[in-house]
Amino acid sequence: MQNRQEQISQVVVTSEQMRDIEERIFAAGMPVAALMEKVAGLIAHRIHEIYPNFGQKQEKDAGKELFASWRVSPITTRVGILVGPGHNGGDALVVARELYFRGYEVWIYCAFSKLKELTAQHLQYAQSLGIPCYQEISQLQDCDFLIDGLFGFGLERMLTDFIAAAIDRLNEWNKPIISIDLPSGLHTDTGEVLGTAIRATHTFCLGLWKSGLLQDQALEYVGKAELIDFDIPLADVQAVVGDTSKIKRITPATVLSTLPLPRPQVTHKYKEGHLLMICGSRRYAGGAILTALGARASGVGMLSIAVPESLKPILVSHLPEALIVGCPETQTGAIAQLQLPEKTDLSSFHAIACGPGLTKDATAIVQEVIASDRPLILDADALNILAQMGTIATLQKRQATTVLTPHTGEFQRLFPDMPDPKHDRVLAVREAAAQTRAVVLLKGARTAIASPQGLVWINPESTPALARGGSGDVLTGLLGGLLAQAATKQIAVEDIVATAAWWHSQAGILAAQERTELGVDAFTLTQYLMKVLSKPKVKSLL
Ligand SMILES: NC(=O)C1=CN([C@@H]2O[C@H](COP(=O)(O)OP(=O)(O)OC[C@H]3O[C@@H](n4cnc5c(N)ncnc54)[C@H](O)[C@@H]3O)[C@@H](O)[C@H]2O)[C@@H](O)CC1
Ligand SMILES: [K+]
Repeated sequence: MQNRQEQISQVVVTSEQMRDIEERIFAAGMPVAALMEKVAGLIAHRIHEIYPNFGQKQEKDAGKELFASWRVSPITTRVGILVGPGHNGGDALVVARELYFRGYEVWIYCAFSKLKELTAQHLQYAQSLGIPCYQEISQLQDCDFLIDGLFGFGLERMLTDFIAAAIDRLNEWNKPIISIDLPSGLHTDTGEVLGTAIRATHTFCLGLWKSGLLQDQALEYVGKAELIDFDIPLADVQAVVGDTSKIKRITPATVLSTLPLPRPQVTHKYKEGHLLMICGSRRYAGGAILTALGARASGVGMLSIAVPESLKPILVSHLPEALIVGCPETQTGAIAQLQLPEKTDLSSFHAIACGPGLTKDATAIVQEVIASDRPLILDADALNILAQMGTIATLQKRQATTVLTPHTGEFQRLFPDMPDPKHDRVLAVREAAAQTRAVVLLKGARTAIASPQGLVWINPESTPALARGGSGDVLTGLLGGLLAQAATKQIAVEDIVATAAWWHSQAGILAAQERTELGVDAFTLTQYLMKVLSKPKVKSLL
């Protein structure tokens, strides 16, 4: 049983769900003003940790490094508070008051004439304390950092007029900005920029993760995101999102529980999964090697690799433990047909991973594996071939598990009539999975994985270091190995896909930490997969 914190950190909500949860809490008797006090108190505490007040002597040294890049002030820290008309603005005003009492110099920007009642009361009190309130954003230009309380999940239309101009202006100042709940201007569900948006340094997401913060298009606005947990009762979350949230954030604890560890004491290689990889061509031999090294890291019991005959020696030299199946070649050097060893057919394998480096000339073999009853991962050229075959009609005929791992371009070729993944990735991937009955993994900075039943996992951490040729091949191999090992276990396929996505990105992050973002070529990535599992924090969860 997961603890509360673990469960809460997995949940991802839409604005409508958050509104419903909030209403249940208020209906149960929690006063709105009390909740705002609690939440804003937690925010003020975190801000105090991140940007300490230099005016307080004892903290001078503690915060020096943080301030070094923008202002080393011997005097009181100046904080600008951006106040919107709703309760996001109310939160910001409570923070303003708290920081004021901790000795910060506080300046408020509020240019809205109509405020919600609670927000108006907090503004009145702040002004009564002598905190200056301006209607011109330029008055805040000398602040050391800003708190963005313009809009939270109540933003419902495009930003225009004075408020859009103010946001554009303050973004130019390049000051640290902490956004409360969401960077103002982002759509809570899709992360789309509604006209313009605050470019935050930090986002303190309140209570539960909002779906928009986990979308690729939001990332350059969100900065470092963290969850401020204010003790929303789990019962209220479950009542609104159901027992299993429809969108979930991948967390280490959940993925590590799906790994095939520990192994049973008595076992043998075929019991630990037999993966057939079909990949490579004379033109793209490397793709086969990288996929195989990804599979190797998964710990799969037995690995068979079907490649064009001419690639056999090079594969043997890289993977002495694997069974290399040399296949007849087309004139262009692609696999012409699958030629398995005697007494072996596709039913000998627990899973098949097919695609990297195949070229489009390997159509026949892709058709053959799609027609099989084996769990199947299709990637790269196999996806392009599938698109030509007609994605939805072809996959609807399959009875066994299929996993598709497209990037955005491949996704659009596979699903030309689906919602644009550039606009709303969650919607697109969910629709694709529903229509194909496949598990679909849409690659990106925030990889999204959908099951045919409508569950979407989002991988919340990654690194641009992985934007590099071959890193997708590694993922396909890793995923294939995990899927083969899970064949006899009762683990949902989408959970295994989520595990592979998380493991792969964590390897990229670890490699980038040690070697910079330029040092994570696909081969290096394969070498870091195992290192992820030996990190003390990860080990303790295994
Ligand atoms: N959900 C919860 O449990 C809690 C929510 N709190 C805060 O409350 C926020 C939500 O508050 P609200 O529902 O008041 O919503 P917001 O504060 O996000 O903003 C809504 C207000 O902005 C106006 N508005 C919306 N779009 C606009 C646009 N494009 N241009 C100009 N005005 C626009 C609306 O008319 C409304 O007055 C959260 O984000 C969070 O900061 C916290 O105070 C406490 C706990
Ligand atoms: K905000």
